[in-house]
Amino acid sequence: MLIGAVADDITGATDLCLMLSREGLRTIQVMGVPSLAASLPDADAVVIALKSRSIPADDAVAMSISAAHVLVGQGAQQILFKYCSTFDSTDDGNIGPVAEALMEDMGVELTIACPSFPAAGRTTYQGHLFVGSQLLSDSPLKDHPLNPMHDSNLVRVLSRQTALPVGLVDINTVRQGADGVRAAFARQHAAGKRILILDTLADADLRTIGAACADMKLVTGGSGIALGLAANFVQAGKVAPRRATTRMPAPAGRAVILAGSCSVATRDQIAAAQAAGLPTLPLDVAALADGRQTAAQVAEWAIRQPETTTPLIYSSTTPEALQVIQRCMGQHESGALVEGSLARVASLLRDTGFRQFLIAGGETSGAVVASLGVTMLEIGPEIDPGVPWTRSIGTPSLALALKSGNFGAPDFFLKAWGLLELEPAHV
Ligand SMILES: Nc1ncnc2c1ncn2[C@@H]1O[C@H](COP(=O)(O)OP(=O)(O)O)[C@@H](O)[C@H]1O
Ligand SMILES: O=C(O)[C@@H](O)C(=O)COP(=O)(O)O
Repeated sequence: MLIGAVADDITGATDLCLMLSREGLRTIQVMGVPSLAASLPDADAVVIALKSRSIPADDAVAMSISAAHVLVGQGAQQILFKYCSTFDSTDDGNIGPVAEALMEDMGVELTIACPSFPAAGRTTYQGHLFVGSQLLSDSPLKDHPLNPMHDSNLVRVLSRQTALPVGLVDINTVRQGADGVRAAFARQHAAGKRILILDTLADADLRTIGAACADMKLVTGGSGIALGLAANFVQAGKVAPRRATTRMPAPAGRAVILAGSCSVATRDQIAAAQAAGLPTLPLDVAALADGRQTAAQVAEWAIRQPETTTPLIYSSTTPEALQVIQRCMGQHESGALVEGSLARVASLLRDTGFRQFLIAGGETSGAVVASLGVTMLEIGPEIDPGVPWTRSIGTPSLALALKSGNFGAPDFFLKAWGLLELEPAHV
C-alpha cells in the first residue's frame, strides 16, 4: 500500500478515491475501521471512510487513530487525513483535534492543511478559502445544517481547533516550486509552526505542494492534495499504469435517488429533476417525528412508481425552513431523524430489488451505506468532479453514486445513469 487515507465522511472518501484512481492508483474504499487483523484487498491506495466529521472530537480522534493504525500496520507509506474542501468543522473540531492526535501518534513534527480543490472551485489565497468567487463565509456553506462556516481565514479557523501553532505558506512561495515550498516548511518549522495552511489557486499548485510533501509521513487536506501525492509514486515507478474507466457495469435492478443534503447545488439538481419529470417525494420532518409519515410509506411510494423512471426522495430544504425545523426539534436530533429515515427507506428498497442508488449528502450517504450493509467499494467512472460511480464489493452487488451535497452540475441526477451498463438480470 502506497497511500493510506482516513476520510472524515463517506462522500469525501469517494471523492478522494476518484482522485487517486484517476492518477493511476488502484484504489479501494473501506467503510469504517477494519480490525487490525483484517486483510485488505491488494491496492495502491486504501481509503477508510469514517463518519467522524460531526461527532464529538474525542470519538473522531479515537476512530481516526485506529484507522491510521490499520493502514500503517498494512504497510501504508504515507498517511493522508482527508476532510472537506470547504473545511467543514466547528470550533470544537474535528479537523484540528484529529490532525494533532495523528501527528502525536505518528511522531510527526510538521504537517500541512490543504483543503483546496480548484476543479470544484475551492481555492485558498492568503490563507482565505474561496468557494468559486465567494469567500467561504459568504458562500452557501454559511448555512450548512451541521457546521455553518462563518470565517474564511483558515489560519484563524484551525487555530481555534488546536493548540499547535498554525502557519501560512503563501501563493508567491508556492509558485517558487517544490524546493521553495520545502524551504518554507523548514523556515516555518524553525519559527515554531506545526501545521501549515497552503495557498493554492490551480492544480499546478497542488502538484508543486504534493512534490514538496513527498517525504512527509502525514499529510492533511482535501482530495485535491492527492493529485501531487499520487504523482510522487507514479513518477517513482511504483505504480503500474492503468486506464481510467469511462463506464461501469451495474447490477440489474431498479434505481432511486435519495437526497439529504440542503446545499444549493443539490436543491438545484432536485429542481432540474422535477423539471425533467422525475417523480419526487419530499420528506416531512415533523410528520416523520410523530409517525404521520413513515419510511415504509415512503418506500412504498417509490415501489409504486413506473419501473421505467427513477423516483427521487428528498429532505432538502431552504435555510429558512431548516432553521424552523432545527429550532423546534434540535439540530442534531432532526438531522439524525432524516438520516435514519432515508437509511431505512434505502434498505427497504434494496430488499425489493433496487440495485442502483444515487445518494446526495455526506452524512446522508454514511447513514444509507451503513444501512445497506456495504463494507467496501470499487471506484468507477467520474460523473462530475469529485463524484464517481462506485460498486459495492459483496452481496448483493449495488451501484452507488455518493454525491457530496455541494458537488455536481444541475443535471447530475439525470445524466449519471448514462455511465452505467446494465448487466443481464440473474435468473
Ligand atoms: N429537512 C431537514 N431538516 C433537518 N435536517 C435535515 C433536513 N434535510 C437534511 N437534514 C440534515 O442535514 C445534514 C446534511 O448533511 P449532509 O448529508 O452531509 O449533506 P452535505 O453533503 O450537503 O453536507 C444531514 O444530517 C441531514 O440529515
Ligand atoms: O472535499 C469535499 O468537498 C468533499 O469530498 C466532501 O468532503 C464532501 O462532504 P459533504 O459536502 O458533506 O458531502
